This record gives sequence, structure tokens and C-alpha cells, in this order.
Amino acid sequence: MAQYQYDVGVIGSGPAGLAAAFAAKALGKSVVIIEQYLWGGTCPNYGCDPKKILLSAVEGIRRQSAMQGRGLQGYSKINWSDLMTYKQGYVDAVEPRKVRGLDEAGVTRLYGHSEFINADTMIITDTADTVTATDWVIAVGQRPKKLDFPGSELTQDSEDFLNLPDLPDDVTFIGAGYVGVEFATITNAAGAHTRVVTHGHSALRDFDQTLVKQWITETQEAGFDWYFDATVVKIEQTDTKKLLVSLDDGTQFQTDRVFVTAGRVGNADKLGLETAGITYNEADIPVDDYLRTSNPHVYAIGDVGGSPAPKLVPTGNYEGRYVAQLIVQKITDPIAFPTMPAVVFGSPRIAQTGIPVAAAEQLGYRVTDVDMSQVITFYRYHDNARIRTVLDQNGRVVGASVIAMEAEELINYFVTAINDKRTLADTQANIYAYPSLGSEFGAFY
Ligand SMILES: Cc1cc2nc3c(=O)[nH]c(=O)nc-3n(C[C@H](O)[C@H](O)[C@H](O)COP(=O)(O)OP(=O)(O)OC[C@H]3O[C@@H](n4cnc5c(N)ncnc54)[C@H](O)[C@@H]3O)c2cc1C
Ligand SMILES: NC(=O)c1ccc[n+]([C@@H]2O[C@H](COP(=O)([O-])OP(=O)(O)OC[C@H]3O[C@@H](n4cnc5c(N)ncnc54)[C@H](O)[C@@H]3O)[C@@H](O)[C@H]2O)c1
Repeated sequence: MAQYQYDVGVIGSGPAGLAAAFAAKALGKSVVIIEQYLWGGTCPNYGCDPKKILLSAVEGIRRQSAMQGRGLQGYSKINWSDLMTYKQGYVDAVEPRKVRGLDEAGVTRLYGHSEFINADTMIITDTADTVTATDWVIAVGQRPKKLDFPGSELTQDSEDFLNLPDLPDDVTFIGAGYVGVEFATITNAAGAHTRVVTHGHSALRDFDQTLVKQWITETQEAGFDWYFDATVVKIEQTDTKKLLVSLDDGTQFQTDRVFVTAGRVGNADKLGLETAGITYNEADIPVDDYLRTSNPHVYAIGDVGGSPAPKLVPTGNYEGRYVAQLIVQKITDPIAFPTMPAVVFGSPRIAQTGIPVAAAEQLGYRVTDVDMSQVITFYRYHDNARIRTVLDQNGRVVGASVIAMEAEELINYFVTAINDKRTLADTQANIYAYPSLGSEFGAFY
């Protein structure tokens, strides 16, 4: 039963916790970081990165099919088992790399589930070691939401999906947010019959619905089966090892696997926060403009932090660095977020940043809507790209929505334009390589 004392204690080693720990250490503090599962957290182990590897095969298939009859003949097939081995090779290297990085930086690592026993001390429940810190940074992230209905124990979650050993013939996702549509994109391209059951009559509710509509049409053409305005109310195992799924509207179908992709809940409920005088809710821990919880020496950042920023990796990185600088009093201002991009890695992708198109009219802003499909960079892959840009009264770019195969790259040009307060004409201040996404961005209006 050891007792430790540090300047800064960080709970959770995902992108947010690591950013805070490295930054606080570099700024001269003694730092301890506690992790209960995989070093590196969700993103590199069972989130963004493994998903993006699976999507690499999808990109290959997508480009091939776009070129059929346009000079390319014949299709490749995704070999699921090889793809999973490739993905696992990346994931297996994550933990040793994170551990080495922390050790080299001189950040103390402790392993195990931790909970507050008073306002400034945590206990690691497995070892009963206690850790006291002057300032605590909570970065424990979120976990997949579970649904409760008869047979819900037969469902699986996003981590199960990213470790799926074999590709089933028929797969169902409950929920059409980021996770559901990205995973459905993967199973569809890999050759599984793919179904998505979701509340509401559309998908990706926070994205530009004009582009989402175009995207849904493309997925229907690719073979997705959509069940809108619906939810699953029962799942039964059949004699043939299939799952019989019943929806609330009476529809029934048989499938091999059902994944719940219906959102995420915060890990704040397992931290003994009541003991430390910290309030929380199902999603996250409310914070003020300095990312302080209701206990001023305890900060909450990343997915479990209640700041208004989207729950994405760049947010955790940014908030982690901010909190470290605040703790050493290198900065004293409240946090201010630059414009942030959000990308759904479907096929094609949808991305957006800044003021959403839906809010433009109310604010008196102008929206340009440009079909880019005939422009060389998009035409060559038969990519039905479209860019919708929001301009303020001075003609400055304040928002953009994009659908394109490489939307995640294209949107970054808009991020820069917005942060630099540029008008569309100002975008020609830079000369980009031609032909490329950059040159199309600089010339599209
Ligand atoms: C399938 C999927 C795909 C995603 N794709 C993207 C993407 O493409 N781009 C993007 O920007 N974001 C993506 N995200 C979101 C991204 O993964 C998160 O925003 C990010 O990981 C949040 O970082 P974090 O540090 O706040 O939390 P996490 O990465 O979740 O890390 C929290 C850590 O805290 C640990 N922990 C929890 N409780 C305790 C405790 N009591 N004691 C000790 N340790 C504890 C956990 O084990 C975990 O390691 C994706 C998420 C998922 C699920
Ligand atoms: N590309 C990325 O950046 C990326 C990728 C994956 C995840 N993420 C992060 O993970 C978070 C969680 O993503 P998510 O897709 O799990 O959640 P989400 O909140 O984005 O979407 C949940 C979906 O499930 C539906 N739903 C909820 N309950 C349902 C029910 N009982 N029956 C049917 N449908 C139901 C909702 O209507 C919605 O469509 C995101 O908000 C984001 O922060 C980001």
C-alpha cells in the first residue's frame, strides 16, 4: 500500500490525458498518470486509428469501382482476416510506444482503476495504493451506450466490431451516428449485407442534411438497407444460429451480428466523484470556461469534459495542453477554441467546420453551393464532390460543409481560411500544387 504525492495527477491515458501529462511535465511539474485498461485510450486502440486502417481497404474498393468502365477492369475483394491482422499489427505497437514516451518524459505511470477517496486523493482499487495531487485532471473518456430490451445481451459494441475475427454475411447496426455509418461503410464494402436501424428519418443529425441526403442515396445504391424512424425491441437466437431482430414498427429480419452504435456515455460514474464534491451527468462532467469542475482543483477534459467543443481527438489534445498551462499559470485566460473540423469517414466522407449551413440563413449569412464533380481532381475518381460555404456579410469564410472522397483533407483548407478570417478571394493568396485538393480549393468559386 504505497502512498504517492505529485503536483499533477492525470486519470486516463487517452489523447486528452496524455496531452495534459506531457505538457505539465514539460512545464516543470511532477506528474503521475493512472490508466485502468490500454495505454493510449480509445482512439489508437479501439477507436479512430484501427477504424481508419479498416477504411483503407474500403478506399481501395471505392476507387476501383469508380474506375470500372473508365479504364480499370476487375475488382479486388477485401480479405477480412488479413485486414484484421494488419490492423492488429498497428494496435499492438501502440501501448509499448505510449509507455516508452511516458517513461522517457519522466511521467510516473500507475496501472489500475482509480477512485477519489477525498477531494485531493485517489485510491487505485486493485493495489490500495493512494495518490495525492495538488491538481487533478480527469480524462477518463466515454464508453459505448448499452441498450436494454429482451435479447440485448446478444448485441455487441464498437470495440467488439474492431476486433471481429470473421466477416459475417449479414450485419446490423443500431444507430446512424458517426460510429454506425462508418462501420456500415466498412462491412458494406467488405461484402456483408449491411443494415442500419436508427431513430429519426435521417442519419448524422449534426451534419448538413443536404449532403447527408446525397450520401444516403449513394449508400442505398451501394446496397445499405436503411430502417429509419425505428428501433430494435427484441432479439432472439434462432435454431440456425441467426439472430431474429424485431423492430418497433413490426418489421422482422434475420441477421448474424447486431452492433449497438447508439452513442456513448461518460466514465464519470465510476470515479467516486461524490466524495470529491464533483457533479456529473450521464454524458460528462460540467466544467466552467477554465475546464474546472465544481471542485476548482479538479479539471475535466476530453470526451468526459463538459466543454462545448465536439468530443473528438483534437479537442482532447487542445484541452490537455490548455489545462497544463493553466495549472502552471502560464496562461490565465478562459479557454477559447479555434474552429474545429468534424469528419464522418464514410464512402464518400462528409466534413464540416465553423458555422453550419443550417444556421447561416438565420444569421443573415450567404451560402455558396458548388458541384465539384466535373473538376479534374474529383472527376478523375468519379467523385460527386460538393462544397457548401458559409460567408459572412464581409464575404469572409465562416463555415463549410463538404462531401467528397477526401473531404477530411479538403476541410482543413477551410479551417485555415476561417481562422485567418479570409474571404474566398483571399484564398488565392496561396499558390497550391496543381492539380490537387489545394488548387481546387483556391479556385472553386
Ligand atoms: C469507433 C470510434 C471511432 C472514432 N473515430 C474518431 C475519429 O476518426 N476522429 C476523432 O477525432 N475522434 C474519433 N473518435 C473519438 C475519439 O476516440 C475520442 O474523442 C478520444 O479518444 C477521447 O479521448 P479521451 O482522452 O478524452 O478519452 P479516451 O481515449 O476514451 O481515454 C480515456 C482513458 O481513461 C481510462 N479510464 C477510464 N476510467 C478510468 C479510471 N477510473 N481510472 C483509470 N483510468 C480510467 C480508459 O481506460 C481510457 O484509456 C472515435 C471513437 C470511437 C469509439
Ligand atoms: N469520425 C469521427 O470523428 C468519429 C467517429 C466515431 C465516433 N466519434 C465520436 O464518438 C461519438 C459517439 O458516436 P456514435 O455514433 O456512437 O453516437 P452519435 O450520438 O453520433 O449517434 C448515435 C445514433 O444512434 C441513434 N440512436 C440512439 N439510440 C437509439 C436507439 N435506441 N435505436 C435506434 N437508434 C438510436 C441516434 O439517433 C443517432 O443516430 C461521437 O459523438 C463522436 O464524438 C467520432
